[in-house]
Amino acid sequence: MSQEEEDDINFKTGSEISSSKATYTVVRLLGEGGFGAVYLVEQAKTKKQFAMKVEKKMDTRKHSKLKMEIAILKLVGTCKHFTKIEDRGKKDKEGYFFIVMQLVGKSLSGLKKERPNQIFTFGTGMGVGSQCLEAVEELHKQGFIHRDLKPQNYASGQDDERHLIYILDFGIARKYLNDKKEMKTPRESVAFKGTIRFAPLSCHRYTEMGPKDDCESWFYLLIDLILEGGLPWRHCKVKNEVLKIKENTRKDNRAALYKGIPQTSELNKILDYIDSRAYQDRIDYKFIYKALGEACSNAGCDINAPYDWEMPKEISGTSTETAKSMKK
Ligand SMILES: Nc1ncnc2c1ncn2[C@@H]1O[C@H](COP(=O)(O)OP(=O)(O)OP(=O)(O)O)[C@@H](O)[C@H]1O
Repeated sequence: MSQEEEDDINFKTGSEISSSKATYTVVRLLGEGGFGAVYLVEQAKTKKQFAMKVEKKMDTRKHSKLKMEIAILKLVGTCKHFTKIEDRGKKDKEGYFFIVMQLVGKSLSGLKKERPNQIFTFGTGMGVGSQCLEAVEELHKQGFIHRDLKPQNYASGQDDERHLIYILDFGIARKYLNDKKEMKTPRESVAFKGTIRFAPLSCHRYTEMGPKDDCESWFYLLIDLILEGGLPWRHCKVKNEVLKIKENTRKDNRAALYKGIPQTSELNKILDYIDSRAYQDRIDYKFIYKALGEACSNAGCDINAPYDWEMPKEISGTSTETAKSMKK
């Protein structure tokens, strides 16, 4: 076992962690990432629950994921698709630091797994996809790209916020605008970052990524929400093979992307638009929202209808037809 693994942060239920402002009790682990973990915690005084993201301090690491997370959450301020920071702290002696943030509900990937055939209805897919893009648009406005958009990195809100989608995890986000708000000069070669399944073509080709590449990953995510069986390259783990399949869907095999999806012409329009953009190009987000709305109305769905997980089980578990009849 390496020293790093031995030093893993591992809080047991009931552990107490204090900042200068408050004390938090660990309820349970929510998830573990490469550099730390996320815990469900309860503020001792108020009994309010939060998510605490903890990162080990490591001298060998150039970039702290948590610092990037804090920088971005501060920048976006009160934008509705981003979690609010409640508190933060560091423990020099124990070698970790943490942020306490607003608790959100299940991730899109978790919500999807609970569905029949593990996909959302078309209307929910388009509505959720639209909110996912709003979050990305806001991030781009602040001069950052996300570089790891996938259903695991979005979640619904809790309780009366179940219709609201939050974007999570800015660990590998990157500034693409300089201080004068101009596009940075693209680097000649770039390391692969992110998740193979949702990576844009530029990432596979080791070239610089810009806003349009986030949009490409977002498009794969959109399709993944509604395509029975998932994306055509889902079983392939080899980067170059996945690149070939993705390239093929731009040529002869476009149909593989849409198998069984009721309305494809607007989706096609969106993909063509994203593919027509280059690294430095601005994105016309309105064009994409409009196409999502049209896809929905052409399929007889209401983009603003309650999402699958907001419906009583007996309704949400049935076919697209039922979801259509819920229109209005
Ligand atoms: N604010 C939050 N409220 C509830 N759950 C959260 C919150 N933030 C993150 N999580 C959950 O914790 C888990 C890990 O989160 P996240 O992806 O942000 O961490 P990470 O350490 O950066 O992971 P990775 O390195 O795998 O990308 C996920 O399951 C996510 O849904």
